[in-house]
Amino acid sequence: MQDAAPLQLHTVEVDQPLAAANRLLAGLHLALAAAAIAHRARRPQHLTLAAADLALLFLWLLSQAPMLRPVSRAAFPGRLSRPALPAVDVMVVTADPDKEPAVKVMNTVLSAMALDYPGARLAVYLSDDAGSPLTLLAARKAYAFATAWVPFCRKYRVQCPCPDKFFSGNDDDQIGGGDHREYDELADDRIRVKNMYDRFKEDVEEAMNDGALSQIWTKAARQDHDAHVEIIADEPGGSNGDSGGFDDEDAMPLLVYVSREKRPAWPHHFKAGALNALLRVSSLVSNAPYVLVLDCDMYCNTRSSILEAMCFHLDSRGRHADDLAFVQFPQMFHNLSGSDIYANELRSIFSTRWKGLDGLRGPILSGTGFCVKRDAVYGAQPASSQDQFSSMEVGELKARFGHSNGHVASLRRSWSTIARDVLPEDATFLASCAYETGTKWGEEASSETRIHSRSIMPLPSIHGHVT
Ligand SMILES: O=c1ccn([C@@H]2O[C@H](COP(=O)(O)OP(=O)(O)O[C@H]3O[C@H](CO)[C@@H](O)[C@H](O)[C@H]3O)[C@@H](O)[C@H]2O)c(=O)[nH]1
Ligand SMILES: [Mn+2]
Repeated sequence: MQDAAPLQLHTVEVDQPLAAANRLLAGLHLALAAAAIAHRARRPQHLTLAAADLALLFLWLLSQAPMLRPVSRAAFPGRLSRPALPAVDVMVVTADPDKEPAVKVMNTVLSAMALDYPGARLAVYLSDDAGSPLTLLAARKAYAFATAWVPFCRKYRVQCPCPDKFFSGNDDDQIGGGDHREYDELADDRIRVKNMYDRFKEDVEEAMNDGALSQIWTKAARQDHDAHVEIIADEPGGSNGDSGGFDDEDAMPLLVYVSREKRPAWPHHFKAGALNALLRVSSLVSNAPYVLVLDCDMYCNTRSSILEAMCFHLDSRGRHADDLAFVQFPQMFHNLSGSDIYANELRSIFSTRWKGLDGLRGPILSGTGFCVKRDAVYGAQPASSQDQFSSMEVGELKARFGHSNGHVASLRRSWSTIARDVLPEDATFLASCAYETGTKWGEEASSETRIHSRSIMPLPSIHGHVT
């Protein structure tokens, strides 16, 4: 018997009225500008002005492509086969606990841990460029709270996985498709988990004001510290939850704290450097084929974010299947001034231009809120993925990716192996300043690499900024 055709996981439609309006406006602009230039060109004393107008018209023409074919997309996460979902590593980067308060950063971490995804296939990595003991402490406390928050979100199908947002909102808007008979139980559970969240917040805020912590962690130490990698567990030295096998839906997602080595004499390449270190460290631990990147002040505002991204990555129909490198979520911002006179909301980017680019070859990587194929970041050609590295000599792989045997093995092994609770020896070596020296990191493999594949932008408002 023939297999049934794969289900359609997403649709894409050209926004015809918007496209027609944009084209009409572009035609009008072009006609008027051409008339003005022709008028000036007829007068010798206006020739310089005509040349200037021509240059401006050329620049305007270059900016028109994203206006001509805006598209809208819809994803159908309910059609995904959950047992077949690939592993995903979420990477959250933070750099300064004074400017990026630990409670907010942990809300981002918690929102990622509570995403609707099989727990055993989800790992969250927190990069702390300041190497702050406060952030590490907050991460441990966040993990302890997550052991209540994550099951709560799963049980009641909470829509927004960010606890701060959830507890400040209205339950009716926040609980998705739940059984109303559960409401009494929900009310009790909500109070219990809310109390835990309040305690967690108080503890972290108390630590933020703790003079002893700021004494051991000076300004100089932020730029000059060893690498520290820690798999956060329930209790010091304990194992990180009982995953009970690769396919376990109910396992706790992994939480890994990474503070890469910093030395004043070594350029650290800011966020890109932090992401490169996370890519390497995560390759030893969970090595997921897909990576979701979040700035520390962003949270996922719906639990289905990764599932929605997977509707594009895994759709085997059409041309997306192999050559799609990343899915870029639009951003939404909170706490803006009423009139937003400085356009911080970036509406022209996320609501207009990225939609138009999506109708061409895809939007530009926006630095955060994107779900990318790990292979694409490593510089593998589309569709070749694992085979490409398996057939390469070890020496060649080391010249390109550095001298960690564990990392080189991760490039060649099947994606399905997850060593969840043991920190491999190489981890701190991979997070050291000198690791990239003499390798192709930053050229052919890195978060700064140009990715030679398509991208798409799915639904509006998947992620929000908390500022
Ligand atoms: O040395 C550094 C510097 C920054 N960061 C982190 O990188 C993120 C972005 O840095 P930030 O200073 O907040 O940059 P913004 O100007 O706010 O962010 C804009 O520029 C970034 C470019 O990387 C994009 O990711 C964002 O989407 C875009 O809003 C934050 O989580 C930082 O904690 C590090 O991890 N290490
Ligand atoms: Mn920012």
